[in-house]
Amino acid sequence: PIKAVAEARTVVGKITEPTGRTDKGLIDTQPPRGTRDFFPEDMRLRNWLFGEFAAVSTAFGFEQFDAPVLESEELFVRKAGEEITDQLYNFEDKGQRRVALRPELTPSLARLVLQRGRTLPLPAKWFAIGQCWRYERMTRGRRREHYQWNMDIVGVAGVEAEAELLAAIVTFFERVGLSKDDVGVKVSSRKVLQSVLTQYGVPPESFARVCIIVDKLDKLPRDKVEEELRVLGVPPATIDGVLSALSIRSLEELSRLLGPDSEAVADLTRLFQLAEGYGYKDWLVFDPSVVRGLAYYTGIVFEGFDREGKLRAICGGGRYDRLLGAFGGDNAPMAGFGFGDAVIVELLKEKGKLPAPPHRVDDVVVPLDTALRPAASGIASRLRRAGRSVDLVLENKKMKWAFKHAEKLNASRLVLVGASEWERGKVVVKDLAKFHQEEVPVEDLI
Ligand SMILES: OCc1cccc(Br)n1
Repeated sequence: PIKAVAEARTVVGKITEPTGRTDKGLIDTQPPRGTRDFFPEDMRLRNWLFGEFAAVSTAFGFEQFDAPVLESEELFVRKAGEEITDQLYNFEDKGQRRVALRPELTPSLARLVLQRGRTLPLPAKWFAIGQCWRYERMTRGRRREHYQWNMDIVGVAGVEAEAELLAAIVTFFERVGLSKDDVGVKVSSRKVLQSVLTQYGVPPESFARVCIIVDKLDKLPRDKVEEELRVLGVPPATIDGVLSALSIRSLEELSRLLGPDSEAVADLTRLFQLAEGYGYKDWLVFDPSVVRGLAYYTGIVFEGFDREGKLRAICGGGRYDRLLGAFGGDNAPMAGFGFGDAVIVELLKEKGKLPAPPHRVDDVVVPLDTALRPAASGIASRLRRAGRSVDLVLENKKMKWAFKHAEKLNASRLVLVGASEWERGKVVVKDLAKFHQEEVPVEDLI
C-alpha cells in the first residue's frame, strides 16, 4: 500500500492526501473540447466586456431577458442549409424529448414574444447576453461555445429600428476605444437579392437557400458557390446576374439596376439618411455582397468588420419580419443583431486596447493576535456594511506578510487590529497610497 500511495502521489501530484485518489490517476482537468474555462483573470475581462454590452443596451433603453440554454430542437430546425443548424448541438433527453443547446438567441426571443402574444406592449426593445453552442467537428479545432450579446426591436416596421441598432453597435465600438478607422459596418438588404432573383424568375421558396449559399462567397471560392447554386437549380445566367449585382458599390448604381421604385433602394437610402443624423454614417459601407447566413432575414442586413480584413465578422444582424409566422404565430416586424465575445477580444488584443482589470479590494483587515480575531471579524463586517470590499486575513500572520498581501491585492488601506489600540477602542488604519497611518476610533471607521 505504501508503494501504491507513493505512486499515486507522483500521478496526482501535490493534491494527493492519504485519502486522495489512489485507484485512478488525476482526472482530466481540461474543459470539454471546444469550451473554455474562465479563471478569475478571465472572468474580470469577461465581466468588463459584458458590462460594456449591458451599458450600451441600457443607454438605448433596452430591457434584459434570458431563456434556457437548452431549448426544444424544433426552434432551430430550418431547411435552408445553414451552418448554424447543420452544427446543432442536439440530442434526445431521458424523456425522449428532442432538445438542443441554443446556437443563437433569436428563436428564444421569438418564443418569448409569442408566449406574451398580444399582451406584449410594442415596440419591445430587449437585450440578452447568453452562451450559445454548436457541435463543430473538431477537425477545424474551432470553439463549440461562445457568449453572444443580442439587441432586438419588436414592432417597428421602418428602418428606424435598424438605424437604432447600428447606433448601439457604433456606440459600443466607441466605448471600447475603436474608431471608424479600425472597424466599419457593411450594410445591405436581402431585398436586393430578392429583386434580382425575381427578375430572373427564381421561385420565392428558393430565396432563403440562395442567400445561405451566396453568404459563403467570403468563405468559399466563387466556383464552389456557383456549383452549389447550380445544384440548387439556379440557371447559369441567373447566377451571373446575381453575382454581378453583388459587386455594385453605390446606391446610385443599385437604383439603376433595380429601378427608382425599388424598396431596397428606398430602405437603404433612408437608413443612410438616419445614420447621418446619428453621426455614424462614416462607419457604414454599402456592400450588397452582405447577405448573412441566417435563413430568416427578410430585409436590411449588416455586419461589423475590421478594416484590416484579418478577422471574421465581429457582429451581424438585420430584419426578420417572418420569424413569428414560421413558428405558427402572427408576424410582427423584428430586427436585431448578435455580437460574439470572441472576435471582439481578438481585435482589441491586436489593437492593444484589451483591458486587464486587476483583482483589488478596498481594505485588508488583520488581527495582530489570535485573541483579537473576533474583533477583527467585527471590523470587517462593519466595513462591508459600509460598502467596502474587505479581505479579512484568516490565518495568524505577521505585519510584513500583511503588507505584502495588501500590496498584492492592490488594497487602498490596511486595517490593523492590535491589542493596545483595541483597549482604547481604536484600530490602526494605514492608507497605502499616501503612506500615512492614523488611529481611528472603531465607531468612526468606514
Ligand atoms: O456564430 C456561430 C456560433 C454559434 C454557436 C457557437 C459558436 Br462558437 N459559434
